[in-house]
Amino acid sequence: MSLRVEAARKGFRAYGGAHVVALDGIDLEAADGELLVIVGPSGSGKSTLLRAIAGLETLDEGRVVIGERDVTDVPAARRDVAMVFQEAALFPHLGVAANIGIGERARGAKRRDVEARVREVARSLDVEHLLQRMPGELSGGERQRVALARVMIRVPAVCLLDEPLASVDAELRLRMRGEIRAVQRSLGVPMVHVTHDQLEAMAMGDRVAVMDHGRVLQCDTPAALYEQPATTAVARIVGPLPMNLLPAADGVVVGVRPERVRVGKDGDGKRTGTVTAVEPAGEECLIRVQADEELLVRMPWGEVPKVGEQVGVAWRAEDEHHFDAVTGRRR
Ligand SMILES: Nc1ncnc2c1ncn2[C@@H]1O[C@H](COP(=O)(O)OP(=O)(O)OP(=O)(O)O)[C@@H](O)[C@H]1O
Repeated sequence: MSLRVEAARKGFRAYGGAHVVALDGIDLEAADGELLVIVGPSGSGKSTLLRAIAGLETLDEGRVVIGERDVTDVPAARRDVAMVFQEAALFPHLGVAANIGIGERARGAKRRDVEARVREVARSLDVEHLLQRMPGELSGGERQRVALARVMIRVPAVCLLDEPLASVDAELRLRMRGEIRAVQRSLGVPMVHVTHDQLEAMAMGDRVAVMDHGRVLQCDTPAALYEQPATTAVARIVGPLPMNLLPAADGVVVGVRPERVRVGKDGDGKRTGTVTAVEPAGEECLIRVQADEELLVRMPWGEVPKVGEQVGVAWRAEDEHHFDAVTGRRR
């Protein structure tokens, strides 16, 4: 069943009386089996959107539609939406197996069927060896996987994840991304995953919606977001590094990705400047070059100039993005 959010608006009356617009007219759709990732800076409205889909927040305007059913006024418990939060909330007095199976048991499934299903989903999320433990005996990442297993034990109409990997270390994160993808494919339901880690968004999403200030700036495939960012804001948010944005003539801002800038000897290039910083970044190096504006460049270690050196910076014409200096929109 597909998920649609139409013209969703939500404001909050904050402490002291100020009005905060959390959702400012959101239109989004996630198809069956699609993983839609929502990415955006802190306070952009990601959690509010997820909570509105789940029914934990009422919309001021707009609709939430699951399949053909308008669920805007349906309470959370009757929406058939499964949600995993940032902090996995497990029942502390129940063992891991019981935590995973509790929903199925509550729905009246037979004990034996539930046990088999618990083992199956625990195996796919690599928590089978933890089934006899209590939640207090688990690490943060293990707790998170148990919480995922609890959601994924049945097939909900929609599955929502709110930064479920936030407290997980880098290596496990990488593995869990793959596991979430695999389980999600097998469930075949729309999944909406919120993160502020745009690399994770690009790695996991079939499509990625970039949010800022309660709006969706662009919603597209990871490749399209990288190659054709619709605005300067998207160009800064999406990609391994923020895009360099350089004011040019005729009200144009030229964008060029740090990984596409080449550095040569003085005079060799579109601009010349002085190297102001060299920062190691794993296999590669980030350098800052002060030309008319500061440029960020990612380059291999072997070719790195020294701080204070004069260099030329250049890029291919096809790696240039053009934006309107006033509206920030792609030209
Ligand atoms: N209950 C509330 N009362 C008042 N303002 C709220 C409430 N919940 C959210 N907001 C405000 O709405 C805006 C959107 O918040 P939201 O939590 O959806 O952002 P977010 O993108 O999920 O942020 P983060 O990445 O930090 O979790 C923020 O300005 C926030 O301060």
